[in-house]
Amino acid sequence: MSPAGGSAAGLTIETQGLTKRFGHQLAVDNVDLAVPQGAVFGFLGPNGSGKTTTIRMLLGLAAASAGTVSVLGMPMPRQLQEVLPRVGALVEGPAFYPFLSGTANLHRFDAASRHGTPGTRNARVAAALDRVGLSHAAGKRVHAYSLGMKQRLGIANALLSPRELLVLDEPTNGLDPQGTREVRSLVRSLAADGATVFVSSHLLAEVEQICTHAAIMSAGRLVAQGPLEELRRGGEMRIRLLTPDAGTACEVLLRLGMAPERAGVAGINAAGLHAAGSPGMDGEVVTAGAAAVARPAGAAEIAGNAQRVQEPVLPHPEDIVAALVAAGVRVRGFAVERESLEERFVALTGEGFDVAQ
Ligand SMILES: Nc1ncnc2c1ncn2[C@@H]1O[C@H](COP(=O)(O)OP(=O)(O)OP(=O)(O)O)[C@@H](O)[C@H]1O
Repeated sequence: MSPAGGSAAGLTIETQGLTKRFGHQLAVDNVDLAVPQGAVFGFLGPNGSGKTTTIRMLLGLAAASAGTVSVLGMPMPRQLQEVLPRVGALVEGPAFYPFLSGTANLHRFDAASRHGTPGTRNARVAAALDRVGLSHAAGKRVHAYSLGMKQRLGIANALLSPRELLVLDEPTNGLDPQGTREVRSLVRSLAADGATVFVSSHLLAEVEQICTHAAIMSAGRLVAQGPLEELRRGGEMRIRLLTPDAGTACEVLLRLGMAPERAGVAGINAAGLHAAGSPGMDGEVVTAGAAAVARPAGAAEIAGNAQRVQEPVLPHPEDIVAALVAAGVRVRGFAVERESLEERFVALTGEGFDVAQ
């Protein structure tokens, strides 16, 4: 039997070959998403990479050109009527009436929903406002709300009835640092209540702060997905070497099966490697990544066309240094580094991420 609210595989959202074309443009290209039940799933990608279009297809707001969508174990949009009452969504922000209070706005939304029982509306609206920390401003007109408060009111609207899945499209977009903090902490607490949260963002730092899992979109394609820890571990290991014998060093590193690159002249001071200028300590910086091989089957979270998480294989650092010294390379500085999540994402998407907090 399937677990409540998910597929047999414990997935709250599952897509296969999901594709959306606008004319000749492939906005979403053969995407296989796998969102585990209970995850806070960050849907990460630069602007225009296809996040909103994917979300619209998940919610039945746009028709797919090809592929399948399953939400809470049910096919979408075929079972839209059963699925939507169990899903709270914040997509493109609901339009509030500015001269009505927060309470009055939620009353209108609740009344418009076919699923809200009128007799319990007052209690439902009050509970939703309380849940997002807006009880104190419940009677205030929305035009006097800050952006963060409006965003929280949008989330309250998504919470008018108990939800198993929350889908939030860029919930902190346009918010000031205080509003951003408020919304992030709200997202965390919603997940702590047991809902699966699917949240899109173009901010890597945001996803790192609130998410347990992430998927990365680039130009309509899903380029990686999995638990954040696995995505982090997938970062390539590399060494950084300072030596005046860069040519010989590169030959040695190549013989060890590594891929050396000469990264310029540098020196060492108290702060570590930096611009050249310390007599006797200058040299050239050589970096070298390890040859990457696929993990053993089952060890990594793999889904469909997502790029396989790579397990880097680096020779032992002491063996690298020994080989260098044996070949007469003067080793003036040596470090082992792991590619950061940000570098990895940039490598996967070919684009920089906005790293603002
Ligand atoms: N209705 C539409 N008609 C034509 N093209 C569209 C339409 N909606 C989206 N697109 C295009 O599809 C691509 C993906 O857009 P989408 O809004 O899904 O990206 P996104 O990752 O959500 O970006 P953003 O963070 O800027 O919203 C873009 O090139 C966009 O211009």
